Parts: sequence; C-alpha cells; structure tokens
Amino acid sequence: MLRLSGIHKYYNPGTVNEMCLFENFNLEIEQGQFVSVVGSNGSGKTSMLNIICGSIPIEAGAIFIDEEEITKQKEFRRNSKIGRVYQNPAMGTCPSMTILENMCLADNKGKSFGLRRGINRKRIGFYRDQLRQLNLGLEDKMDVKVGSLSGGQRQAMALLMSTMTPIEFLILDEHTAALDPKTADLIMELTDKVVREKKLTTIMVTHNLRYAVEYGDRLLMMHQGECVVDKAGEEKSKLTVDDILERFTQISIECGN
Ligand SMILES: Nc1ncnc2c1ncn2[C@@H]1O[C@H](COP(=O)(O)OP(=O)(O)OP(=O)(O)O)[C@@H](O)[C@H]1O
Repeated sequence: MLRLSGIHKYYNPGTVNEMCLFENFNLEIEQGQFVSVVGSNGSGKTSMLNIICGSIPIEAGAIFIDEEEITKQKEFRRNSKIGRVYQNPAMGTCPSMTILENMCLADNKGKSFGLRRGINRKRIGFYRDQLRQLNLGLEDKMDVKVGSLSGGQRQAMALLMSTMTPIEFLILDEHTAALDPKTADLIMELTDKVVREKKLTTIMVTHNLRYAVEYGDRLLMMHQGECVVDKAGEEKSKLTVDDILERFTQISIECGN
C-alpha cells in the first residue's frame, strides 16, 4: 500500500512567487490497484508523482510504502522500487546505445556496477523473450541503436525496461501523449497486460479520458491540488467519458473559466 499523509507542498517558498499546491493532501492506494489520474493543466498530477518518487521535496507530511516511512528516502533508493515511464519516449531509454545494451542497463537497475560488467551474454535469450512479447519484432534488432526506433517502439521498450526488475509501483506520466492514436492504443494494451501479469500497483496520469475510463480499477480527478473525484470498483466501471467531461465543465464554471 502507498500512503500520502498530510502533504503540504509549496513552490518557491518564502518568495513573492510562493504558491501552495497541496495543503493537507491525503491519498491511499492499495496493493495491486491500477489508478488513472485525470485533471486540468496545473492541477498537481505530475507534482504528486514527483512527490511519490522523491524528485521534489515537501514542506510537511509523510509518505509510506506499507508501514515503512520513505519521506526522507533519497530518490535513487526509491527508484529501485518504482518504475516510471514518461511522456517523452526519449526519457526512458538511452538513444546512443543498442537495444541489447538498453536491456542490460535495465536488468542491472539498482546493482552497484555499470554497463561494462553488466552485459551478461547468458541473459540474451531472456532479453529476446522479453522483447518478443512486445510483438514489434525488436527481438531481431538487438544490435540496432534505440535512437533509430520510432517513438512507439521506444515507449514500448521504456515500459518493458521499467518493469523488468521487481518493482512495487509503476508510474506512468502521460506515457501515451506523444504517440499517434494507433500506437497509443497499442502501448495502452501492452501497459494493461504488463500491469495485470505482474500485478503492479500503478498510477497513470493521462489526459486521454477514454483510457482513464477503460483502464484501471480506480479513477481520480484532480483540481487545484485536491482529488475532486475518486471512484473505484463498480462505481468506476460505470463511469463514462461524458460523466468526466461533465465534471470538468462543472469545475470550469465554479472557477469562472
Ligand atoms: N518547479 C516548479 N516551480 C514552480 N511552480 C511549479 C513547478 N512545477 C510545477 N509548478 C506549478 O504547480 C502547479 C501544478 O503543476 P503540475 O505540473 O503538477 O500540474 P499537472 O496537473 O501535472 O499539469 P499538466 O496537466 O499541465 O501536466 C502548476 O501551477 C505549476 O505551475
């Protein structure tokens, strides 16, 4: 279980540009839950992910994984438990390295030695099997540089690489936003398959309301640093894109936009 308790987050504290984003923000995510997060621009979605990953500091509050408090744990330590896929396919892979080298790099995540010792020829069969599951033919291109792959192929690799080692959480930060609709659908299907097979606790930020409705077993809508919609289970399965659009409209009216 992941628990954010009483989180306070200010940007530029103590300056004229001080901005309070989260004031006593609380969130609990059960083990194995797949949570879709939607919300308007600037509502705090990416900041929430950054707080979970330890990429940005908080002013007050605590973060727990199960009963272990990780609030002060360094980002690189947390990253051994967390896989993250970003909007930009270039973020999750190393373009100047081959597919094989990228797979080795992911395989060695959290280990204290670098790529030089990390290329284990005995693992090539395993990497090939992993790549084959993507159904993109990448298993036959292991010596090709990742920089020459398409955005969709790279994002599929980023997904594979971030979930290759045992992790507790998968964080997806608009990971289909830079892809064409067909490739985005393919990556979403792959995501769902990986999440189900590995039973990963997953948080997916997306602006694609269809994905938020179709995938996952809980949906959160954020607005001005708060969760204004939180539906799980049967309630979530009954939600439609129109329901969420209606809530967006209500919020805009309330804000006078
Ligand atoms: N490094 C920063 N310094 C100052 N303000 C920031 C910083 N990062 C985010 N913010 C502010 O915090 C608020 C929330 O930003 P955040 O990126 O978390 O929103 P978001 O919901 O992910 O938005 P989007 O959908 O546009 O990606 C915004 O008002 C943003 O301007």
